[in-house]
Amino acid sequence: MTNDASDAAISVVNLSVSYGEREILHGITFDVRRGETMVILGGSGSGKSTLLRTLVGLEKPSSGEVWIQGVNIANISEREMDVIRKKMGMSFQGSALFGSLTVGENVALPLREHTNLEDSTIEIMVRIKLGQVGLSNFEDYMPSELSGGMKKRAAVARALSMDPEILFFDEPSAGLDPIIAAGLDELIMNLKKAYAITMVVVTHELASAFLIADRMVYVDRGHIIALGTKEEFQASTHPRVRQFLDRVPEPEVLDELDYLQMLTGDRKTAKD
Ligand SMILES: Nc1ncnc2c1ncn2[C@@H]1O[C@H](COP(=O)(O)OP(=O)(O)OP(=O)(O)O)[C@@H](O)[C@H]1O
Repeated sequence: MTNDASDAAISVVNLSVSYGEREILHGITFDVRRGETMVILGGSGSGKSTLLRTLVGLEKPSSGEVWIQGVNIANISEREMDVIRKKMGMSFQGSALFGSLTVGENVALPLREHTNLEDSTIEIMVRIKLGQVGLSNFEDYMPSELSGGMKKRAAVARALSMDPEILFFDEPSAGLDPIIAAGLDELIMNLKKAYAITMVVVTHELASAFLIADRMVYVDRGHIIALGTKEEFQASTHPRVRQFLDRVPEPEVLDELDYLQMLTGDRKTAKD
């Protein structure tokens, strides 16, 4: 089945997904337009990763439709899914680099697996992709020689290797310190500006979401409770969304005494 009339890169219609008997996503519907960056927000365990995994065909819906570039992937075969996957780039938490391959070989892997390109062409493409993520001249490094932020960039280069039409990120800056994480946000923004790729990004990081998103969707216990632009989100009156937006940062604890005083209520906080 195809649905080419739509200007949506992704169209999710009444999607439910279960693990065994347990339903995680309960009939959700939304579109991702071509060229937009859609950020998926939500609390821990709300179903964000399950949604992302379903969009890339790693989980099968129990009901509903998932249209990717005009094809409903809900019930297609693995072979048909492989064709669609070639149009997708994925940078997932689990999709670490292969430690036994150089950075360049990691980026070349999808090209070697899915194309018949000459080695010399692949070499050039790898260099271009590494340049795009700010890792020129790192092709001969082993992943273990890279910092956490550089590893993530290399994984993005690999996700870009097949010139995807849609790029999926699961928690792109998880585990990185704030400065390195900001660098990754900047990379996402640059890719967006340079290539107008459709992007779907799952994140916990509010600041990052507000920086990179064109629109955001908030998943709460398997339901979408808010969907819209940053401004629309900011104006949301839904209590769960407000709680998420207004959450107070963890208090800064300087030393043991500070911590003890905080527990006993003797410590002055910014609100006092
Ligand atoms: N493979 C699986 N088998 C069974 N249950 C699962 C599986 N993966 C996730 N779950 C459960 O589904 C629910 C949603 O998980 P999911 O990882 O999609 O949430 P999330 O919003 O991405 O959470 P987090 O932000 O903590 O990663 C959780 O209760 C989780 O325990």
